[in-house]
Amino acid sequence: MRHDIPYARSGQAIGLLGGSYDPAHEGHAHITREALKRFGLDRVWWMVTPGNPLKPHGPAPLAERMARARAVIDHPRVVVTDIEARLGTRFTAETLKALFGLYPGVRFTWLMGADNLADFHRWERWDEIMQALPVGVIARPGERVAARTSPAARRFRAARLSGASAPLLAHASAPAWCLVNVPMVDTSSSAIRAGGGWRGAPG
Ligand SMILES: Nc1ncnc2c1ncn2[C@@H]1O[C@H](COP(=O)(O)OP(=O)(O)OP(=O)(O)O)[C@@H](O)[C@H]1O
Ligand SMILES: O=C(O)c1ccc[n+]([C@@H]2O[C@H](COP(=O)([O-])O)[C@@H](O)[C@H]2O)c1
Repeated sequence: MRHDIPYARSGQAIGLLGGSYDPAHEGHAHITREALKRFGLDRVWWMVTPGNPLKPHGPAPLAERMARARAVIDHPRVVVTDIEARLGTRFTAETLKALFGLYPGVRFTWLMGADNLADFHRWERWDEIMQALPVGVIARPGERVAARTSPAARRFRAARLSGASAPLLAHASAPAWCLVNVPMVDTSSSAIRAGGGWRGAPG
């Protein structure tokens, strides 16, 4: 295995929390701890994107976002990685294809906050993503209804696991997704940027 990408052994259940992390904050740490507890995951990787393909303005430099992410989360089962920049991928569907090739036998689960499920149908090949791996969705303030009624939720209604079945998610066959209602933390990168506490990118 190349030493510049995280280690995972066959059979391990890894949650992928892709994000801009511009900057990382307590909300990311909170949903990560919840995801580890609820979805039967061995590890979570914070996959710090080179840039969200749907966001018109570039984020702060990757090295700064990585450093901040590492300062925010210090957990033995969480890895912060810039693997997408190393792979040269940006669209999640492409990243997953590369990861499946690099890590045969590893059980990946895609993780996201409820706001991302509400918009998921705008992602490139989103329906293929749903069919490629289990998806764990974590409640976010003000977003639960939009997530539950989103085009992705409706299209994959039959593949939804109840909250009580969340521990089975990581080993379920895709398509399978689960929205868990956890205590919520109302923090966002955009609020932090608006408060001026983070250098961020212009625009
Ligand atoms: N407080 C939170 N509660 C639930 N999910 C969250 C929270 N903060 C971030 N997430 C989720 O973490 C992932 C990465 O989020 P991201 O790095 O874009 O942070 P953000 O706070 O949503 O940023 P922005 O405010 O710029 O949109 C996304 O799936 C997002 O839904
Ligand atoms: O593949 C896509 O079309 C796509 C569109 C929007 C967002 N994503 C991914 O979703 C993750 C969350 O992005 P963000 O900016 O909301 O933190 C991050 O890994 C992005 O690369 C992916």
